[in-house]
Amino acid sequence: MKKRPSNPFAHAFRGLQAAYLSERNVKIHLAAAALSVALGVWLELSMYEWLWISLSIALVFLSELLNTAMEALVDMVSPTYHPLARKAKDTAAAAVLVAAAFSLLVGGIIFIPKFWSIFAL
Ligand SMILES: Nc1ncnc2c1ncn2[C@@H]1O[C@H](COP(=O)(O)OP(=O)(O)OP(=O)(O)O)[C@@H](O)[C@H]1O
Repeated sequence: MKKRPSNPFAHAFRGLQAAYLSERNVKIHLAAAALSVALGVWLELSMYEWLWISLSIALVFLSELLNTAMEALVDMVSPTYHPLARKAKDTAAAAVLVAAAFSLLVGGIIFIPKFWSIFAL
């Protein structure tokens, strides 16, 4: 019997849905991304500012999705304590931290001077 070709988009959307449903951090990142986009629209960011904000949002989601994948894999191969499982999970979590720190830096560089000029008058 001929196998039906699988739809890679369907798999990817299932992954997005699984990460959204299982990870509290994904919801927090989504809220932070929505807030920065709303602020960006309100403050009429330039094209380059939008590019930096988009890169930050993408990096945070990429790292969080890879972290979620890593957690699932580690839980499957090492359900009991193992130092290498700990190393894998901690390192994946560190990747999310680096991306979040980068996005805070970008947000600070872009938004703080704009808020300063609005509220310091
Ligand atoms: N099998 C394991 N062996 C060793 N250490 C583990 C193991 N599972 C988890 N840990 C340690 O516990 C920490 C938290 O693991 P957990 O699976 O709860 O991830 P989490 O970051 O809390 O996930 P979530 O994003 O779901 O909150 C890991 O970063 C790691 O240090």
